[in-house]
Amino acid sequence: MSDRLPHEKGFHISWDQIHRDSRALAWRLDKHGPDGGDWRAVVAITRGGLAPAMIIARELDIRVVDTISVKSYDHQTQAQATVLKAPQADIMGTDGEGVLIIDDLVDTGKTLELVRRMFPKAHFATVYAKPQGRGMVDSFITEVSQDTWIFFPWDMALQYVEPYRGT
Ligand SMILES: O=P(O)(O)OC[C@H]1O[C@H](OP(=O)(O)OP(=O)(O)O)[C@H](O)[C@@H]1O
Ligand code: HPA
Ligand SMILES: [Mg+2]
Repeated sequence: MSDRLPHEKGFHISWDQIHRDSRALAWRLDKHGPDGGDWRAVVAITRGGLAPAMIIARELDIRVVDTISVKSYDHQTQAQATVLKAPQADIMGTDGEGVLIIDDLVDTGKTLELVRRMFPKAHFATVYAKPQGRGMVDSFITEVSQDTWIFFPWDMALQYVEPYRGT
């Protein structure tokens, strides 16, 4: 039990770091499609999955890229996960087999649970994972503790900080 606010245990990720971690995820997924072959398509779970999905599609030379829009948080408050936009049916096939579905992170696993129900044979990959949602993801790069809030570079800006020995 902690009286810390979520942002007080923060894992701050730079553009460089997410680029490296997304590349590492791509290399791990290479030639792991059906029968050890290539993936047919990349689907990003927007909005957070867009940047990692772009990097992965580039690394693996996948040109078929689509999105699924799932909204589950208002800032740091979790709400019911809902699908606002589905990917193209001809890309997904009946069950998503051969498709890589990418998100920036899995936290409680609610978002992936919803998308998995729609496409049970797709491969689900995130760059970061928290323990509660780890069972929902097939591949990930870095695990952080459940009480850590991950701050992504698209939500941050460079700013002045007071020196350690303040005035
Ligand atoms: O495992 P869960 O507990 O479901 O949480 C993970 C999801 O929450 C965040 O998305 P969010 O719904 O905040 O939307 P965004 O990607 O547009 O920021 C994050 O990008 C994941 O998609
Ligand atoms: O730790 C997090 N960081 C950013 N967005 C999130 N959405 C769920 N958990 C997180
Ligand atoms: Mg998201």
